Amino acid sequence: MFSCNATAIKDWSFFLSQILPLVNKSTGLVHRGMEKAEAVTSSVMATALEPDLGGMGASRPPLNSNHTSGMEHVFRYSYSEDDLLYTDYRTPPRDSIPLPKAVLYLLMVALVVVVVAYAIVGHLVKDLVHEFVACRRNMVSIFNSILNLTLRLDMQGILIFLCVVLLLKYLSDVRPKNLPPGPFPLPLIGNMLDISFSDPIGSFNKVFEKYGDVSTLQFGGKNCILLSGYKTFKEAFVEQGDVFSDRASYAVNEKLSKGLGLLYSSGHKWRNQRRFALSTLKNFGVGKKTLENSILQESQYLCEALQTQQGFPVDPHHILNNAVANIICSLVFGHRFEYDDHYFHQILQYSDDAFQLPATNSGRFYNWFPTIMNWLPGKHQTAFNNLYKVKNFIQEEIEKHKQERNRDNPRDYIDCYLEEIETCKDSRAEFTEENLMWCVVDLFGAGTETTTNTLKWAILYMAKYPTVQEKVQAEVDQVIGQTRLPSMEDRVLMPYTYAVIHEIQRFANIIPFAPPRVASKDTTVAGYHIPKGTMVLPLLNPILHDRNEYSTPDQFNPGHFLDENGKFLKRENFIPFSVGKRMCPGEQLARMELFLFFTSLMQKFTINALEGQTLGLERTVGITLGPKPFKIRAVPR
Ligand code: HEM
Repeated sequence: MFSCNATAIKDWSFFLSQILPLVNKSTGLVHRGMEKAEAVTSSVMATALEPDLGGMGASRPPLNSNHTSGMEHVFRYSYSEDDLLYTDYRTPPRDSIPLPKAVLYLLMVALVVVVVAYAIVGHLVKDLVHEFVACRRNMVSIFNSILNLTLRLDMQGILIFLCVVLLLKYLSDVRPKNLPPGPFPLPLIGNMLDISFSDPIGSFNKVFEKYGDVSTLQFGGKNCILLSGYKTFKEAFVEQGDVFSDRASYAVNEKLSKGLGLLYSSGHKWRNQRRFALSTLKNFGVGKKTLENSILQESQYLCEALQTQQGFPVDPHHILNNAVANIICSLVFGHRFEYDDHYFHQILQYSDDAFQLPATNSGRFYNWFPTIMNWLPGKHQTAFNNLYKVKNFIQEEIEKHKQERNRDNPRDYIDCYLEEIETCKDSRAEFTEENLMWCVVDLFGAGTETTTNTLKWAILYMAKYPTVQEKVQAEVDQVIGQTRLPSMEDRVLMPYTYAVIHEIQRFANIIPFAPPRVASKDTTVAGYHIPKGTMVLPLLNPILHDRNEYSTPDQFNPGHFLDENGKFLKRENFIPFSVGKRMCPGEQLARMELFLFFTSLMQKFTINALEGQTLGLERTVGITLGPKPFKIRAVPR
């Protein structure tokens, strides 16, 4: 009566779209004057098929909700004579019938086991046949043996055929058409084995080198697109800024921030919080002379603290961390902390533990098996506890602000935020005390570790590459001298120092990949299809080590940022702060801190390695990559 090939039947909706109009026609259901019995048939059929008729709802007349009495309900699906029942129905994309992956894998494994077992049994059967022949048993038993053998061989063939079909199905499912290339994912574990536990960044680099700017890895049954290359970054994060502005949600960041704050929030809430943070930081002097003065004051405290070491071996971590943290503290809390405040040092350490967790092995395991990991001890538990202490510390500051604030004269970010909680009418923007706490956690974490680690690398490189240090000092002496403080205006007169700061950031590459984003709709990047909901990992490392851009990408070479006349060379693809809507909101602040702290240190000290020691370039593992603990001598000049 109608033609219906195997492919069409496989596509259930397509099959229905073919068959239903014919069934309706043949039963006369398209006419108003239908018999009640036919209408009942129609109603029952339509109800039974409803789950598969999602696309048809739109073309269906609205249901009569008052259909509880008599036989009225049989007219639920009636329509005018001219209405063709399924005119608006469009065949959905022809995905094959989805089978739960776990079931599929289990079936595959079970079948492989059966086939292997069967091969062994097959040998036994063969031996049996030989035995039968050898023993010249009667014809009946020989006939039975042959029959058995044939049956079993048939079964074996069927099983092998099924295995091949399932394997082909797995292979076609595993990498949907036009998704970027990548290493082949194994059933259940995906590409877990492709990412080294000790050196995840090295592993991402290898994937990048093999597959290029856009590649796919699979974790936990989900595809994750690795994006790199300056052009690709711009295409995705700038030109399609709105599509890629949400953060991917995974177990660790859910636990760390519950989707609040600045770093891991998304959508309307994130947009409003970020806008507010940027404008408030600007009001309190970011990018202006007022903030420059407070950084210069802090750099004097920093130099005094180093001076007290009198050139003895010192690990610069605490001093630098305290100095940098004080800048963000004065913007957010309205005050700074002394360098010998051990409680504050502890809080900084706790904040760092929590901030780095997503990139550690404990964080990775937590993402894969959150329920189990919640019960197991480990670094993740320490980080969660430590975050709790940081939250308490911040909560105390918020309480103090609530008591002491003067509404007419907000002193800092917290005062302004408390004001916003009272005045903001947009409840979806979530200006709440809880969100305030998470925003401060993020400003504190993101604003401290990043700049501290960059300055630690700066100190280490100066000790390791003394000729570079000498040139910087010569320029500092020439432009600033020893009697006045540095200023941001000196930057244009100090191309070498400015180039060195850029090279420190490029070579140290403290954030090799930005926190993952998620595609908010189906899109295309570099010609590849990126389906809605896919996680995207922005790799900054290959961009800062691009061989086509930097002559010696794997060496510390300030020449990368100098032209042939020794003038500063601005490079468009130098993007340690990332690009697009989610790029670092602290870039201006960080650049100011780096220039003023670094030049102040170079003005007052010569940084030396300890005698007989070669400083290494090993890194810690985390969201930001700092140098492993090291000691230097800061000799006053
Ligand atoms: C050398 C110093 C710094 C570097 C290299 C750096 C780099 C970055 C990078 C690469 C991102 C991720 C961007 C993305 O997802 O595409 C980021 C985000 C962020 N940074 Fe920085 N950053 C630095 C300093 C700071 C400072 C001083 C602050 C303090 C205001 C800060 C606050 C933030 C925040 C709040 C985010 C999250 C933004 C969002 O998700 O919307 N950063 N930073």
